[in-house]
Amino acid sequence: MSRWKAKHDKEHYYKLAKKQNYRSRASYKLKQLDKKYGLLKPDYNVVDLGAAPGGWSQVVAEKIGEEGKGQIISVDLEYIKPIDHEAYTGIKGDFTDPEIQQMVIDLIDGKADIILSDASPKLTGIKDIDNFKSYDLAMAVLNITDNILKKDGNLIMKAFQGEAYQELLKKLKKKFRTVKTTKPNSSRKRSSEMYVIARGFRPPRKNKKTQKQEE
Ligand SMILES: C[S@@+](CC[C@H](N)C(=O)[O-])C[C@H]1O[C@@H](n2cnc3c(N)ncnc32)[C@H](O)[C@@H]1O
Repeated sequence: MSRWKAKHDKEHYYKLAKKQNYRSRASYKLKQLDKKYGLLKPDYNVVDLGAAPGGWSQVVAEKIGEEGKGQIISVDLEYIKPIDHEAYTGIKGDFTDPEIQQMVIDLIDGKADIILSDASPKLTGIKDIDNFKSYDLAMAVLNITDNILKKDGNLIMKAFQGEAYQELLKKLKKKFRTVKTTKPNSSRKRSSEMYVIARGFRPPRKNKKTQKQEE
């Protein structure tokens, strides 16, 4: 793709977002993924990790919470301007922090039907460090999934095609029935980001000792 076409696409989604009152171009990525894979349902409990400024959460809010069912809990290190929807709760914090994870668990009162993660680490421009940071963040998302996602639930996450990308997919395939990767049209062709659609979560088996402690 030419540099001109890439710039044109970026501007196109930027203008569209302004016109349609979305907070970020990223909204169109989730819209396109949802259209292709049918991810969001009105009664879902949704957890949106790395949610600021809130473009994905806006798209979720359009689809869930009808008749008081369904919730969206959005977490980011940055403040997220609240979304005007009774099903919405925003948390400013680090989702790798166990206290923040516990807040999410308490809020959804059970488990999530779907976890979304568009989280990206702060990039340095140094390839090795950035690869490491991205993988580390992806691993944090997988750990949270173990605690928060329902059996048979789904995870949609951004992943960067670095050295550890195949390793990440391998780990996901152990946890989910199906794992697909895709790149929505609104994602810049030159960027290494991909989106993983992992469906049918298989929760880790608890060992007998942990199970007894919980009883
Ligand atoms: C590309 S933006 C998300 C855009 C969002 N999906 C939207 O539609 O507006 C990535 C976000 O990940 C957040 N992030 C990265 N690491 C995080 C962490 N450990 N905890 C919470 N948020 C994190 C960043 O603060 C940043 O706002």
